[in-house]
Amino acid sequence: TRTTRPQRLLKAVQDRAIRGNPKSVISVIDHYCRNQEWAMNVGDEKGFILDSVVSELNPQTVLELGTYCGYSAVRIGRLLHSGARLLTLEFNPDYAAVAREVISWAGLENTVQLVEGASGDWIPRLREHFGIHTFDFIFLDHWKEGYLADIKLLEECRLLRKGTVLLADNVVCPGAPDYLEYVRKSPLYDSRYFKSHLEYTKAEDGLEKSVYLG
Ligand SMILES: Cc1ncnc2c1ncn2[C@@H]1O[C@H](/C=C/CNC(=O)c2cc(-c3ccc(F)cc3)cc(O)c2O)[C@@H](O)[C@H]1O
Ligand SMILES: [Mg+2]
Repeated sequence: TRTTRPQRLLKAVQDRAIRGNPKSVISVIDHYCRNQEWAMNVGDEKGFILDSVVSELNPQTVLELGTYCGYSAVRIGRLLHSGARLLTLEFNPDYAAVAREVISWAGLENTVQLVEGASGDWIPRLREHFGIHTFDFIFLDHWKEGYLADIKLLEECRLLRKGTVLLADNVVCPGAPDYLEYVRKSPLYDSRYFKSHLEYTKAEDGLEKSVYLG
Protein backbone atom coordinates (compact mmCIF):
# COMPACT_ATOMS: atom_id res chain seq x y z
CA THR A 1 0.00 0.00 0.00
CA ARG A 2 1.04 3.63 -0.46
CA THR A 3 3.24 5.24 2.16
CA THR A 4 1.76 7.93 4.39
CA ARG A 5 2.86 11.58 4.40
CA PRO A 6 4.65 11.16 7.76
CA GLN A 7 6.47 8.08 6.42
CA ARG A 8 7.61 10.05 3.34
CA LEU A 9 8.76 12.89 5.60
CA LEU A 10 10.74 10.39 7.72
CA LYS A 11 12.36 8.94 4.58
CA ALA A 12 13.50 12.43 3.56
CA VAL A 13 15.08 12.83 7.03
CA GLN A 14 16.83 9.45 6.82
CA ASP A 15 18.03 10.12 3.24
CA ARG A 16 19.14 13.72 3.66
CA ALA A 17 19.74 14.68 7.32
CA ILE A 18 22.96 14.07 9.25
CA ARG A 19 22.42 11.58 12.11
CA GLY A 20 22.78 13.22 15.53
CA ASN A 21 22.45 16.70 14.04
CA PRO A 22 19.09 18.27 15.07
CA LYS A 23 19.72 21.38 12.97
CA SER A 24 20.00 19.28 9.79
CA VAL A 25 16.85 17.31 10.69
CA ILE A 26 14.94 20.60 11.07
CA SER A 27 16.22 22.06 7.79
CA VAL A 28 15.55 18.83 5.84
CA ILE A 29 11.92 18.75 7.09
CA ASP A 30 11.39 22.45 6.33
CA HIS A 31 12.87 22.08 2.83
CA TYR A 32 10.81 18.94 2.16
CA CYS A 33 7.54 20.52 3.39
CA ARG A 34 8.14 23.80 1.55
CA ASN A 35 9.19 22.24 -1.76
CA GLN A 36 7.73 18.75 -1.97
CA GLU A 37 4.85 18.06 0.40
CA TRP A 38 3.25 20.44 2.92
CA ALA A 39 2.87 19.05 6.45
CA MET A 40 1.52 20.58 9.67
CA ASN A 41 4.85 21.20 11.39
CA VAL A 42 5.14 24.50 13.26
CA GLY A 43 7.73 25.33 10.56
CA ASP A 44 10.71 27.69 10.33
CA GLU A 45 9.01 31.11 10.73
CA LYS A 46 6.88 30.29 13.80
CA GLY A 47 9.72 27.94 14.82
CA PHE A 48 12.02 30.93 15.17
CA ILE A 49 9.54 32.49 17.65
CA LEU A 50 9.31 29.14 19.48
CA ASP A 51 13.12 29.04 19.67
CA SER A 52 13.32 32.53 21.18
CA VAL A 53 10.67 31.77 23.83
CA VAL A 54 12.44 28.52 24.81
CA SER A 55 15.93 30.04 24.77
CA GLU A 56 14.83 32.97 26.97
CA LEU A 57 13.07 30.64 29.42
CA ASN A 58 15.73 27.88 29.51
CA PRO A 59 13.13 25.40 30.89
CA GLN A 60 13.99 22.20 32.80
CA THR A 61 10.62 20.46 32.40
CA VAL A 62 8.70 20.79 29.14
CA LEU A 63 5.40 19.27 27.98
CA GLU A 64 4.30 19.14 24.33
CA LEU A 65 0.73 18.22 23.35
CA GLY A 66 0.64 16.66 19.87
CA THR A 67 3.98 15.31 18.59
CA TYR A 68 2.89 14.53 14.99
CA CYS A 69 6.23 13.84 13.20
CA GLY A 70 8.43 15.20 15.98
CA TYR A 71 9.53 18.43 14.27
CA SER A 72 8.77 20.75 17.22
CA ALA A 73 10.02 18.13 19.71
CA VAL A 74 13.40 18.28 17.90
CA ARG A 75 13.21 22.11 17.71
CA ILE A 76 12.61 22.40 21.44
CA GLY A 77 14.79 19.44 22.51
CA ARG A 78 17.90 20.78 20.76
CA LEU A 79 17.73 23.95 22.90
CA LEU A 80 17.37 22.22 26.30
CA HIS A 81 20.38 22.14 28.63
CA SER A 82 21.69 18.94 30.25
CA GLY A 83 19.25 17.45 32.72
CA ALA A 84 16.26 19.20 31.09
CA ARG A 85 13.52 16.94 29.72
CA LEU A 86 10.72 17.21 27.16
CA LEU A 87 7.67 14.94 27.47
CA THR A 88 5.64 14.86 24.26
CA LEU A 89 2.17 13.27 24.07
CA GLU A 90 0.88 11.65 20.85
CA PHE A 91 -2.16 9.37 20.57
CA ASN A 92 -1.82 8.23 16.94
CA PRO A 93 0.47 5.16 16.93
CA ASP A 94 1.55 5.65 13.30
CA TYR A 95 2.56 9.27 13.94
CA ALA A 96 4.22 8.23 17.20
CA ALA A 97 6.30 5.59 15.38
CA VAL A 98 7.52 8.16 12.83
CA ALA A 99 8.19 10.76 15.53
CA ARG A 100 10.30 8.32 17.57
CA GLU A 101 12.48 7.73 14.50
CA VAL A 102 12.82 11.47 13.78
CA ILE A 103 13.69 12.23 17.44
CA SER A 104 16.24 9.38 17.42
CA TRP A 105 17.74 10.50 14.09
CA ALA A 106 18.29 13.92 15.68
CA GLY A 107 20.07 12.19 18.60
CA LEU A 108 17.60 13.55 21.15
CA GLU A 109 16.24 10.25 22.54
CA ASN A 110 17.77 11.02 25.96
CA THR A 111 16.19 14.48 26.13
CA VAL A 112 12.82 13.91 24.48
CA GLN A 113 10.43 11.22 25.74
CA LEU A 114 7.43 10.41 23.56
CA VAL A 115 4.44 9.11 25.54
CA GLU A 116 1.78 7.40 23.46
CA GLY A 117 -1.81 8.18 24.41
CA ALA A 118 -4.41 10.92 24.73
CA SER A 119 -3.46 14.11 26.60
CA GLY A 120 -6.68 13.95 28.64
CA ASP A 121 -5.78 10.47 29.90
CA TRP A 122 -2.11 11.18 30.55
CA ILE A 123 -2.10 14.69 32.11
CA PRO A 124 -3.69 13.44 35.39
CA ARG A 125 -1.02 10.72 35.61
CA LEU A 126 2.15 12.65 34.79
CA ARG A 127 3.05 13.40 38.41
CA GLU A 128 2.83 9.83 39.75
CA HIS A 129 4.16 8.24 36.53
CA PHE A 130 7.08 10.56 35.70
CA GLY A 131 7.69 12.27 39.05
CA ILE A 132 6.86 15.63 37.49
CA HIS A 133 6.06 18.39 40.01
CA THR A 134 5.21 21.29 37.66
CA PHE A 135 6.10 22.24 34.07
CA ASP A 136 8.21 25.26 33.16
CA PHE A 137 7.07 25.34 29.53
CA ILE A 138 4.14 23.83 27.60
CA PHE A 139 3.73 23.79 23.80
CA LEU A 140 0.17 23.16 22.54
CA ASP A 141 -0.07 21.92 18.95
CA HIS A 142 -2.64 19.11 18.98
CA TRP A 143 -6.32 19.25 17.87
CA LYS A 144 -7.30 22.92 18.28
CA GLU A 145 -10.62 22.14 19.96
CA GLY A 146 -8.67 20.30 22.67
CA TYR A 147 -6.54 23.25 23.78
CA LEU A 148 -9.02 24.73 26.27
CA ALA A 149 -9.97 21.47 27.99
CA ASP A 150 -6.29 20.58 28.41
CA ILE A 151 -5.18 23.91 29.88
CA LYS A 152 -8.02 23.64 32.42
CA LEU A 153 -6.99 20.06 33.19
CA LEU A 154 -3.38 21.19 33.69
CA GLU A 155 -4.67 23.80 36.19
CA GLU A 156 -6.80 21.23 38.03
CA CYS A 157 -3.86 18.81 38.23
CA ARG A 158 -1.72 21.65 39.61
CA LEU A 159 0.93 21.09 36.93
CA LEU A 160 1.33 24.87 36.39
CA ARG A 161 3.27 27.18 38.70
CA LYS A 162 3.80 30.97 38.89
CA GLY A 163 5.68 31.77 35.67
CA THR A 164 4.86 28.62 33.69
CA VAL A 165 4.79 29.64 30.03
CA LEU A 166 2.25 28.14 27.65
CA LEU A 167 2.75 28.64 23.90
CA ALA A 168 -0.10 27.65 21.58
CA ASP A 169 0.30 27.13 17.82
CA ASN A 170 -2.40 27.97 15.23
CA VAL A 171 -4.47 30.36 17.31
CA VAL A 172 -5.52 32.06 14.03
CA CYS A 173 -5.29 29.25 11.44
CA PRO A 174 -7.01 26.81 11.94
CA GLY A 175 -7.80 28.85 15.08
CA ALA A 176 -8.58 28.14 18.72
CA PRO A 177 -11.13 30.86 19.57
CA ASP A 178 -12.40 29.42 22.87
CA TYR A 179 -8.80 28.93 24.10
CA LEU A 180 -7.83 32.49 23.07
CA GLU A 181 -10.85 34.02 24.81
CA TYR A 182 -10.06 32.07 27.97
CA VAL A 183 -6.36 32.93 28.32
CA ARG A 184 -6.94 36.57 27.31
CA LYS A 185 -9.81 37.11 29.77
CA SER A 186 -8.64 35.01 32.71
CA PRO A 187 -6.84 36.86 35.54
CA LEU A 188 -4.74 33.69 35.86
CA TYR A 189 -2.81 34.47 32.67
CA ASP A 190 -0.81 37.27 31.09
CA SER A 191 -1.25 36.57 27.38
CA ARG A 192 0.37 37.93 24.22
CA TYR A 193 -0.05 37.20 20.50
CA PHE A 194 2.95 36.69 18.20
CA LYS A 195 1.77 37.37 14.65
CA SER A 196 3.36 35.14 12.02
CA HIS A 197 2.34 32.97 9.08
CA LEU A 198 0.96 29.48 8.62
CA GLU A 199 3.91 27.15 8.09
CA TYR A 200 5.35 27.27 4.55
CA THR A 201 2.61 29.67 3.35
CA LYS A 202 1.73 33.39 3.21
CA ALA A 203 -1.51 32.91 5.18
CA GLU A 204 -1.68 34.62 8.57
CA ASP A 205 -1.27 32.54 11.69
CA GLY A 206 0.36 33.13 15.05
CA LEU A 207 1.37 31.84 18.45
CA GLU A 208 -0.24 32.86 21.76
CA LYS A 209 2.18 33.05 24.69
CA SER A 210 0.45 32.89 28.07
CA VAL A 211 2.26 33.16 31.41
CA TYR A 212 0.46 31.50 34.34
CA LEU A 213 0.25 33.97 37.25
CA GLY A 214 -0.83 31.33 39.79
C1 LIG B 1 -5.97 14.67 22.63
C2 LIG B 1 -4.69 14.30 21.98
N1 LIG B 1 -3.74 13.64 22.67
C3 LIG B 1 -2.59 13.33 22.06
N2 LIG B 1 -2.29 13.60 20.76
C4 LIG B 1 -3.23 14.24 20.07
C5 LIG B 1 -4.46 14.62 20.64
N3 LIG B 1 -5.17 15.27 19.69
C6 LIG B 1 -4.43 15.29 18.58
N4 LIG B 1 -3.26 14.67 18.79
C7 LIG B 1 -2.16 14.52 17.85
O1 LIG B 1 -1.63 15.83 17.66
C8 LIG B 1 -1.49 16.07 16.25
C9 LIG B 1 -2.60 16.96 15.81
C10 LIG B 1 -2.35 18.17 15.34
C11 LIG B 1 -3.49 19.03 14.89
N5 LIG B 1 -2.92 20.13 14.16
C12 LIG B 1 -3.62 20.72 13.21
O2 LIG B 1 -4.77 20.39 12.96
C13 LIG B 1 -2.94 21.76 12.43
C14 LIG B 1 -3.54 22.15 11.23
C15 LIG B 1 -2.95 23.12 10.42
C16 LIG B 1 -3.61 23.50 9.17
C17 LIG B 1 -3.73 24.84 8.83
C18 LIG B 1 -4.36 25.21 7.62
C19 LIG B 1 -4.85 24.23 6.76
F1 LIG B 1 -5.42 24.57 5.61
C20 LIG B 1 -4.71 22.88 7.11
C21 LIG B 1 -4.09 22.52 8.30
C22 LIG B 1 -1.74 23.71 10.79
C23 LIG B 1 -1.14 23.32 12.00
O3 LIG B 1 0.03 23.87 12.41
C24 LIG B 1 -1.74 22.35 12.82
O4 LIG B 1 -1.12 22.05 14.01
C25 LIG B 1 -1.57 14.72 15.58
O5 LIG B 1 -0.31 14.11 15.61
C26 LIG B 1 -2.57 14.02 16.48
O6 LIG B 1 -2.46 12.62 16.40
MG1 LIG C 1 0.41 23.49 14.46
